[in-house]
Amino acid sequence: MQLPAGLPVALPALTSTLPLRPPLNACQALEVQQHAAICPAYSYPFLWTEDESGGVLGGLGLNLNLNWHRLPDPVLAYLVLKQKLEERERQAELAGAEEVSESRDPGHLARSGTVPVTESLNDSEDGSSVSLEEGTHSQAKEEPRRSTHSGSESESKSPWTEPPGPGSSCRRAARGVPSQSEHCVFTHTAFNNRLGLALVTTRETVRMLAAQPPLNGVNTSSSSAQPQPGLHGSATNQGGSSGSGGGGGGADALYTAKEIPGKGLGLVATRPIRAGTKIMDARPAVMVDDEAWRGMRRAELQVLVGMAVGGLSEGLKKEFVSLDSSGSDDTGSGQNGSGSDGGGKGMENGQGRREYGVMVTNAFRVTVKFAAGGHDNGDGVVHVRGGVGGKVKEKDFHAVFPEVSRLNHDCAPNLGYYFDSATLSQKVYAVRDILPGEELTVSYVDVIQPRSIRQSRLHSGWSFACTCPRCTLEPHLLAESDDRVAQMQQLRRELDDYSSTSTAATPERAELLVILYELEHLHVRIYEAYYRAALEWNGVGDAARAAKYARLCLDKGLLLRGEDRPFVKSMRELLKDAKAHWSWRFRVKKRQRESEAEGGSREGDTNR
Ligand SMILES: C[S@@+](CC[C@H](N)C(=O)[O-])C[C@H]1O[C@@H](n2cnc3c(N)ncnc32)[C@H](O)[C@@H]1O
Repeated sequence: MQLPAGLPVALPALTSTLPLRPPLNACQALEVQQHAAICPAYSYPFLWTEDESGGVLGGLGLNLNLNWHRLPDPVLAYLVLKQKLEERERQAELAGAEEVSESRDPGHLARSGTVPVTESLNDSEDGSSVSLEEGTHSQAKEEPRRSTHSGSESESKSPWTEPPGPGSSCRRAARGVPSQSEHCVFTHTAFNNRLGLALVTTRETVRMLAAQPPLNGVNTSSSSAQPQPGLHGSATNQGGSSGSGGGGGGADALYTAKEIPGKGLGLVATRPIRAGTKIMDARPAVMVDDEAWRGMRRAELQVLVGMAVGGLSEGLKKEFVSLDSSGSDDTGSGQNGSGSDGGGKGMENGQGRREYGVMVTNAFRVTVKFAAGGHDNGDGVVHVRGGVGGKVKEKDFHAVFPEVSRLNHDCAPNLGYYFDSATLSQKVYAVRDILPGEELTVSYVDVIQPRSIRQSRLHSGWSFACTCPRCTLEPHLLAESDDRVAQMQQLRRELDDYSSTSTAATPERAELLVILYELEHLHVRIYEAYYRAALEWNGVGDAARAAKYARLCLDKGLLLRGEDRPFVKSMRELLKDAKAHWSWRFRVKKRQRESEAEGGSREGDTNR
């Protein structure tokens, strides 16, 4: 069954009143359709996000007093839920209510090759967002302009351009998207020390983006440095770029690009790197609206991507087309060689096939959160939440960060990353100590999956067979590893069941989960286990142990997800006052209530 397009990558926050996760162990036995579940045992519907193999990453539930039994169709349920949420948003706004708070979410950051992938934590994407600063509103309403300006001074200073030729840089998304809106190519020439940023999106979205701090000035360079396209993660240069936080060229570079047997180019540590070191703070070169990505015919999208790349600075253009495009089934590489004559006009040369191939192989799915006081013309999948003094919105894009693009995959990677919407940058951190000579890696797929699933995702998304240490264990060790993964999945289901019928979740089970993450060397996700352990200990009223895990969760989680996450807020609140946290003794209270109820009903039986 098809759900409406744009189904929640992140829906508006729903769980302010419910620290609940989808009790899928209850729902699975009943009826689960894609992102919506019919769970007669519960009085509210659920929507959730999934990783690419169908693992549940996070869910949203809301007691809307819907008669769920009358909504046996997930599509209908989704629409009704959405409508209810919108109503609630409007009411909250009218009441001048504070932004709806959030207790959990699926932290996701997806590399969006053929198979978009999501990493998880029960912590929704829609945390508090970048708020628009005073004085930027007028710019928010300013139309992006063509490159030839002749008007006022402010016009001539605009960094926004559209390729010439009315309509030539626009196409309509046609398939499965709500609005079939027109998407165009826009270029911000000043972005990232004038290396540029090209966007394929709607006019409305670019108007809102233009008000974002990283894009709202003419000169958006983070330093006074001159443009340095050659340092932007170029394979031939030592790592780092003008936007880099830790690589940089020269003697103190953390890494260098090298040919890695069987993998093409990769990045290799040139000196010891401590866990927690920032490796990159990379800016995107091209961002394609998720609606265009999913809804536009491929040939049309190719043309727009080709044009988008054509609008970048010469250096960045060259760098972009030199990136790997092997994840695409048709890269045009035979025809285009290094692509568009080393960075030429994608349209004229292979209709952007090469550029599109690079996009498919290297793009990450990212969520831009932005605030805008302006109107919403219903253009695209914009998730709206009530906020103070305006609407907070977010939108998904597929973004290529050339510097990050040379990182190869490993199923137990030594780096983690997250997209920082406030700076439009991909932040990459070491999740464990790394020795000189070690390859720097990230994961392209959900690593909490058995080897066969990881392999099949990698194959369908990027056409390679993974030979990482976790994938090449001796058969008996591999079986152990797969067993651990199955146990992790089971434990997560148990621990994520906050319903009153849950009996399996205990702090000991949560600590077992921590151990399993450690045994699988999944440093990149271990904060998830710490989070659950903190909640479970608090859930039985052990504030000291809860605080220990909350600290560990913050220590790792901040590196891997950033500050702007509900789980971070939740752990901070727990540390501040465990007894005031929603989870305080929640397991004990529930069990007490249950046994009281049981006792009562037994008494009733006896009396009868
Ligand atoms: C984002 S690029 C990574 C950098 C790429 N190696 C390069 O030369 O630019 C993704 C591509 O790298 C290759 N790759 C990444 N990880 C790999 C791995 N673990 N084993 C083999 N190939 C890998 C695949 O060809 C994949 O499509």
